[in-house]
Amino acid sequence: MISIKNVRKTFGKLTVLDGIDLTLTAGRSYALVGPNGSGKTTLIKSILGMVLPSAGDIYFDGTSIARHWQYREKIGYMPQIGRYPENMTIGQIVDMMKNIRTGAHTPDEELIEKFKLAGMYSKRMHTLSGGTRQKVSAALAFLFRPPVLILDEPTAGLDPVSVEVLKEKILAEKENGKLVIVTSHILSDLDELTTDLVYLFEGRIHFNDTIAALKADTQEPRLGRAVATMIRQKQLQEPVQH
Ligand SMILES: Nc1ncnc2c1ncn2[C@@H]1O[C@H](COP(=O)(O)OP(=O)(O)OP(=O)(O)O)[C@@H](O)[C@H]1O
Repeated sequence: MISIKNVRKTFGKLTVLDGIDLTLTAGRSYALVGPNGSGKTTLIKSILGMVLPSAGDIYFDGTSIARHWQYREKIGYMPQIGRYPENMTIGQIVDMMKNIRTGAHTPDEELIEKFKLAGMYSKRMHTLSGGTRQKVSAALAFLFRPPVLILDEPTAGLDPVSVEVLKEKILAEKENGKLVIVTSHILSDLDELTTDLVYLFEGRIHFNDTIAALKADTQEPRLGRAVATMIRQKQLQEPVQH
């Protein structure tokens, strides 16, 4: 469904993505993991067309995404930090999105209901707590029933009940056959949500296989420990600062 071919991205002298080859398939859910600054968000933004690769190509359903923007309608994106017109209210933003996206599907308002956002429709974005802003981002990502969900640190800043609500929603959509890509530093969450692990380190992919295979290889039943063992085996630790 999404095919990434030899993608490089440099910002000035800094190489952030260094020859990424990756195929992401519908019906699977991918944990995108790596240390801070390893290029996860840059890779996600490249898939979304928000960052232009310095070299390489990205294909969505077989068509290069360069200069073809239609594919974006098929992706629900929950950013790490949602940026919105700050003077608009939650209700205005939801309505604006519904007006822009007059697609065939009736909106999926499950998260709006479960996060009780309708009761806060008159609140302006700049007045919201970080967690409520995250809930708005999550609700918008799922609103148009997209076949692809890209979720950048989706549970960060959410209260424990809301974390469970969102995880249940992600799992339900995965069961519906959607392609889900999730970045998180909370590996126990990813253990529940994802089938595959892509491990980025210094802009390169160092592991790309099923989580079941990783657990079998490392003989660790928990994803956190399995990843730690894999990092040790591949010697991917950051150099110790003295
Ligand atoms: N627009 C930009 N201009 C310059 N450098 C950038 C830009 N965007 C990202 N970078 C740099 O690229 C590197 C990778 O950043 P990125 O946000 O992709 O990492 P990440 O793996 O998502 O990190 P984290 O786990 O902290 O979210 C970092 O060194 C970052 O400073």
